[in-house]
Amino acid sequence: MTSAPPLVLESLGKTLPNGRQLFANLSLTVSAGECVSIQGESGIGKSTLLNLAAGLDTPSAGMVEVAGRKLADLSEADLTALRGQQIGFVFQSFHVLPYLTLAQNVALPAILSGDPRDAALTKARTRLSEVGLGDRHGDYVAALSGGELQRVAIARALVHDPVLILADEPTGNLDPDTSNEIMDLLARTVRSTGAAMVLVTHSPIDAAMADRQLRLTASGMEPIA
Ligand SMILES: Nc1ncnc2c1ncn2[C@@H]1O[C@H](COP(=O)(O)OP(=O)(O)OP(=O)(O)O)[C@@H](O)[C@H]1O
Repeated sequence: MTSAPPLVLESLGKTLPNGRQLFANLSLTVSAGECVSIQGESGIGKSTLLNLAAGLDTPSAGMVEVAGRKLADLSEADLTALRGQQIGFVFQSFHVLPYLTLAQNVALPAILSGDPRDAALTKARTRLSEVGLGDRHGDYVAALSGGELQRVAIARALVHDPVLILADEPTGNLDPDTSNEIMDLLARTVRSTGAAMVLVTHSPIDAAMADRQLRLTASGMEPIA
């Protein structure tokens, strides 16, 4: 365990190859156990911000620190290891692997971050129980609904006990009732682990579940009252 905040963005800037500046001088600290939602119009740079936080894209200025490690100081291998161990991803288009069982799908990040296979599968079954799919761990994904797939995505994002969850439109493809159920589950499950979460969403209802609501605009990040 580290006492450093799970995520620190300091004076972050991103200018696209065509010269368009997505944001500049953007600073944000997300504390352990805190959920921060980010709204903002389409194309403003929300997904880019998550990619920068994960070290999947590089900033034009400023600094990203995850769990006390400055991403710019890390080699590609260290960055991959840090991402694998400390970050969990929940995306709208979650690609579960059809030839693996639910437990095997969920166990993957734990196996990739170094857990022995049996220990990873045990953790995966525990996480699947937490999201209400405990009795389905041996199933394949073919028969799952969109909501069930997102439950698998949540279990998989948390299986390796990351300190930071990055969620990009996690309810984007779901009907309103299922969206509420999945958001509630995501918020509860993440809180129970003590991880921090950055949630990018177009839904004000989803955003309201966060401890802190922010909006990304062309002039920066502003709190939503
Ligand atoms: N590496 C890149 N090279 C060129 N353009 C990029 C790159 N990364 C992002 N962009 C552009 O930056 C803009 C912001 O994209 P981004 O996906 O971050 O927006 P967003 O706020 O998440 O939008 P949406 O809500 O529609 O998902 C887009 O115009 C996108 O095409």
